[in-house]
Amino acid sequence: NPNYDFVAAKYPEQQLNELNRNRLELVRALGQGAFGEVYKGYILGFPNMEREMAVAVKTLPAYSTEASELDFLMEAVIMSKFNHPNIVKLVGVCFESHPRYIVLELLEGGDLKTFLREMRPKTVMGDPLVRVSDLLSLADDIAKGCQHLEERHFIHRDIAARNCLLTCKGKDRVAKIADFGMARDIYRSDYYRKGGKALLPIKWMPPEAFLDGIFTSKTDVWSFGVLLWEIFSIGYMPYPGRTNHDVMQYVTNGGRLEPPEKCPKPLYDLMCECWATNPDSRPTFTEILKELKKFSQCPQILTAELPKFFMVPFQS
Ligand SMILES: CN1CCN(c2ccc(C(=O)Nc3n[nH]c4c3C=[N+](C(=O)[C@H](O)c3ccccc3)C4)cc2)CC1
Repeated sequence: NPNYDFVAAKYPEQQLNELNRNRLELVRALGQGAFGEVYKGYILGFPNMEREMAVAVKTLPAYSTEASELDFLMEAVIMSKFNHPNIVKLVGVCFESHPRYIVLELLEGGDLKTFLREMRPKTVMGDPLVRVSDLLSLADDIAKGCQHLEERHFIHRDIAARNCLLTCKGKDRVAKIADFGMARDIYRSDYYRKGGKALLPIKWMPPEAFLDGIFTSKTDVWSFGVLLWEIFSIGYMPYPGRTNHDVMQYVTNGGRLEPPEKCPKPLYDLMCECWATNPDSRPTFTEILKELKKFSQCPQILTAELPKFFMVPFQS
């Protein structure tokens, strides 16, 4: 395929691991990806030598445009650059025939935003399903992934709970950065082709980004602050009830997100540091990790009570 050869030639060091599609078995859909479907699948091992490996397979519909083909390819190239426990790994690709596949590490817990909303304490009685220590652990995981991107001078541009996945829902869950679609679009420098401002994650962006198009690792720090707010609000939409346009005006005039209900003050103070108007005043991810580590050793924070959400009795 000329495009593939063209791009592969341009990125020789990124030679993608082409998998034998006959050893790939798609089992069921996991969710609707931005391109096609995302499936759970297995890479079949050699006959009775090794167990098959569970994977997630992103598919590119065969009828895709040239541009979508290149977008899909670029996403694989970007993900192939990273090898970190808090960034979803690329296993390989099937690009030499249709439908094209990107084969990724399988995370069975689903996305972080859905998890948070599902974990809201359902009743007043009984233990809450998540504790402050659980929330701090999720924040720590994503901060580690972001620190790796920062070290690699890679700007993600869309750090948000919706773009993170969990290995499982249980106590040993690990959160990982799993979607690089925004960085890919800018790399291909035609997110305007995709509908420009309308598609920008305004509520996760700092003023210098949505006003002047300036993006640095301090952009990701601001977004991480909003992700922290998503985690400690247990899955609220930021700036509830406000439109993107309102938020641009509000934030430009110095407005910021309110503290989530019962959020420990030191956590809200850290969020506010991430939202400093001057990008250089925002902490690095190394500094953020140091703060989070301190919080995880502070009994007063760990024992802080989380909001109790009341469930309206089901109207049968
Ligand atoms: C009761 N619940 C219902 C939901 N359920 C799920 C729902 C979705 C998934 C899922 O998509 N897992 C994925 N593993 N690896 C990748 C995935 C997606 N990827 C992608 O690249 C996707 O584009 C992506 C990226 C970021 C966020 C979402 C989707 C790579 C797993 C379990 C658990 C049980």
